[in-house]
Amino acid sequence: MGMPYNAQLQGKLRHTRQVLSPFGKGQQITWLEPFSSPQTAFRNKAKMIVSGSKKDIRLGLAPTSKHPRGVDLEDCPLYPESIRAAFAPLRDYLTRLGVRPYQIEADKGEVKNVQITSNPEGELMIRLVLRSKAALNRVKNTWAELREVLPHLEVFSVNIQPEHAALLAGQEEILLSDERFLKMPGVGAELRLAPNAFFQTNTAAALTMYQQAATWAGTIQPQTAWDLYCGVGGFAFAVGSATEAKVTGVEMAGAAIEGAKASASESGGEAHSAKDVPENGQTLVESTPHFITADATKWIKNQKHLETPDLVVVNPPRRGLGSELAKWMEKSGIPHVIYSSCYQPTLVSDLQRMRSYRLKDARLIDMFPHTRHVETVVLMSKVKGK
Ligand SMILES: C[S@@+](CC[C@H](N)C(=O)[O-])C[C@H]1O[C@@H](n2cnc3c(N)ncnc32)[C@H](O)[C@@H]1O
Repeated sequence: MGMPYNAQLQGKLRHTRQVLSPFGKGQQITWLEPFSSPQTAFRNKAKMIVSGSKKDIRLGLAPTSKHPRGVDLEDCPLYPESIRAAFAPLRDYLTRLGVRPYQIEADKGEVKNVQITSNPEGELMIRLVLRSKAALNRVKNTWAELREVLPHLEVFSVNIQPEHAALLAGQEEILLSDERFLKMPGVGAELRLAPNAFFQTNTAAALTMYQQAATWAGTIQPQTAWDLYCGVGGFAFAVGSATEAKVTGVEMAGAAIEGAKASASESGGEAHSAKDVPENGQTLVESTPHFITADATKWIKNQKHLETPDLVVVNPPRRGLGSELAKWMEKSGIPHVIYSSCYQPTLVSDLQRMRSYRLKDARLIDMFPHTRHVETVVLMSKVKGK
């Protein structure tokens, strides 16, 4: 945390303005006030390697030659108190469980890592990543002990990650709690997060970018909008809250879409996907998004028969949209695009492929203080005649 926060932010802003200025196409880009993050306690998720020994568990950084037993992150100031307070009970629980921490070099041991997510109310979701199912029954029979010491523990799951690789989680997720989702705040709807779905790591930053998208959508007033790479639906609900648009969210991870659909039915029904009228007499809200599990690029290529949307929001992972999707967007005739990016090099290469768009408004969202990373949200419009 060496550099003063304001200097970090100004440095990120300078760099962002420099790399994005060519995309104003000779016109002024409106730079909105950057979102400056709280400097501590802003991370809603802790992903900790389990190391040490059966009787002396460490939760944090992987062992190194300097710290052969690993480094415990209980005191890390980036986590809120709700997460830090879960470390000691988790260590005690794992010690009672008597299961050996996984050792990468030897490929031995069972407990690989623990992930704790907290919402602003301090409710928790805990995911225990095990190498195999050898200790699963023991965990099934005992995990409720954790709830006695962590009464705000809402969601608990075990993930099986058998591979000898630096992967944080495997394909098999075994939910042990009755509650499937941790509630997270959103704009226009409360969001629902499953253990194996993505959520932005800084909740205040996420809310700001969803609100920004809602504000832009409110000025555009689209009839139809798509949210590609929608995760649990943060942008889709935000756009829905500010417009009468028919909104479609597309996301590859089924667990995220289940959460998005659960939020949609809570907030008024899956209006557009529900071919059958709800029997409960619920009013169909026109702008309630509907959600589809699909690869964004494949889905879009199958949309030839559908009308072109007035607005598309994209929020891809670090690798960006890639050539195929960016080129499709360039040819599509979509009048407005909101692009939220966590990695500027791929944002720039995607924008270079979308030459008929002019970047009008931009905002830096400091999602990752004390690192070089930043989230950038931009509003682009198709230049007439191109
Ligand atoms: C940066 S996250 C954004 C999620 C969401 N917009 C939010 O604000 O939480 C990127 C999302 O894209 C999803 N994803 C990755 N590759 C995809 C693809 N080819 N098609 C659709 N979704 C994809 C990931 O599962 C992840 O949920």
